[in-house]
Amino acid sequence: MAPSPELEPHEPAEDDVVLRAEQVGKAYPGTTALQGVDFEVCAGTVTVLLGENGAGKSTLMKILAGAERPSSGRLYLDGREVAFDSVNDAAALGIGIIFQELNLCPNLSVAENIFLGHPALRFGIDVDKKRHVAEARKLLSRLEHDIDPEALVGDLRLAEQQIVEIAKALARNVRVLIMDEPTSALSATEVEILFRLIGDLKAAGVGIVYISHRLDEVVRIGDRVTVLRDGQVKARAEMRDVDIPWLIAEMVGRAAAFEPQADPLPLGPPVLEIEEVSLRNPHGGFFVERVSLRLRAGEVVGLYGLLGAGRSELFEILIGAQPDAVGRVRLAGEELAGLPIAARIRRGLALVPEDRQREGLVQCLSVGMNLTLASLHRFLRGTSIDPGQERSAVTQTIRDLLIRVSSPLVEVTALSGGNQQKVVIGKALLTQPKVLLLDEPSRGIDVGARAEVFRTVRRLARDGLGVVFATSDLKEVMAMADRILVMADGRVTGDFPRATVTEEQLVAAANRTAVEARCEEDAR
Ligand SMILES: Nc1ncnc2c1ncn2[C@@H]1O[C@H](COP(=O)(O)OP(=O)(O)OP(=O)(O)O)[C@@H](O)[C@H]1O
Repeated sequence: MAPSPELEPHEPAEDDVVLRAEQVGKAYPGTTALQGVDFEVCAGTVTVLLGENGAGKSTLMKILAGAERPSSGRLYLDGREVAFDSVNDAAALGIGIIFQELNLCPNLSVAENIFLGHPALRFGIDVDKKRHVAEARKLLSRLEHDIDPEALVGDLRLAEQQIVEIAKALARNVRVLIMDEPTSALSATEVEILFRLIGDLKAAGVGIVYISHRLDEVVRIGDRVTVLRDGQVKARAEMRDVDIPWLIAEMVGRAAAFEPQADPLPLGPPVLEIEEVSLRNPHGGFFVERVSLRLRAGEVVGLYGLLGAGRSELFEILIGAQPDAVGRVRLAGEELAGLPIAARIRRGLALVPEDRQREGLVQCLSVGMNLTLASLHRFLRGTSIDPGQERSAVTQTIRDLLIRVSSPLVEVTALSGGNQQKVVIGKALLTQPKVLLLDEPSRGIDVGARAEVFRTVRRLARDGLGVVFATSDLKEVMAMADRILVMADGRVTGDFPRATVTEEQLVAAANRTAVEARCEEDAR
């Protein structure tokens, strides 16, 4: 992996302030998301915005980028008061935003998405298609990616969509670029590429706002930091003057909560047996090639790998969403071949998908209804649902996972991104699974919530749950798994007990190619 350049600390002068929010407030029905917030973005500076899930970060950014109107307060651009009616208004003045929940049109091509809103692209017809495809290719190669500009966005994986969002922001000549969780779906290599790009943008004088729950990233990339708590500014600092424990304490008001896993417990019988599972890529090669795994009750296996390693596809095969897959899968001794998704869930398999917006939530339903959607059969009394039981299960889950919501009746779309992720996890847990598959479970959730989710998983593992969680976060897999399986190019390239493995071994295995893995296998 290429080392990322150390970013020069930037000392902005007073008149470097490009965009400023003064005493900004935002009230939603039943929630005050922001109150009296002062915030500024300076040219050539990365300002990190931190806060727990629901602290108000995305709301503040939406206001700066014209996606929401403030209930109170003022915005100034170059010292002049401005009011934005839409994202297009703000974009015309050089303010770009990469939303946390990606904002692409799945039925348009990559190039069309990148240039959406440009005058040449009207009524869905791109009158300057050739040029846009060429320019999109150039932008994507700046991001060191060879995504086909003519591919449909709906066919791309989440990480690729995130790259397209970044390219889309770059296609406009931005003076301020707001990045809300830009790396949540990216692999370590892609994070390095993004950081190099941020270095270039800074050098060109772009003011950057960077939101992330990955604290090791923010201390590297940030020049300044503002911490929000409960919709108000809790602290401001130069990044070089602070460290991660300080940031956590300011965010959550208590010490760090990322507890490494204690010694593994005695394990029970196998609950999930995967034998020689494969899924061909119709364009050649494999998405998943001859993967085998034996998971025992009480075991927590981390599945580590880079983007495109085949982890999400493996989960899709297990849950029954890839009918063309071959191989054998047994759940608690029972063969799953030919069973549809719903039948697998009923037998005790649960999946928390990577893309919560598309696959994890029903947007128009309440938090409570989303939580029990997959487990309604548990609350059946005769032919109708017992509302008391359903309500108490919902309340308990909201409490256990620290979901920040005023009532279970609130629509799930009104929750902050991290809290939506917790709803998806809660929904899976309420099915009382024997095996829980988690695809990037801590995507978008804050340090406290992350620890809470893993604590809950651990507690359930003590009662016999088997867990496989996919992650591209080395620290997370090292801290949380009993055993670590590494995938690369669709194959398992390493199987290590957590107690003895090193980060270097994991990175080496994640970078091994399928060909190398096959040669090693033949040599054995
Ligand atoms: N459209 C909306 N309607 C009602 N409430 C909302 C809406 N959008 C946000 N909120 C509420 O405003 C508060 C702040 O949410 P916001 O999304 O800004 O948090 P955040 O700090 O970005 O969190 P996360 O880290 O989880 O993304 C939350 O309590 C959220 O439920």
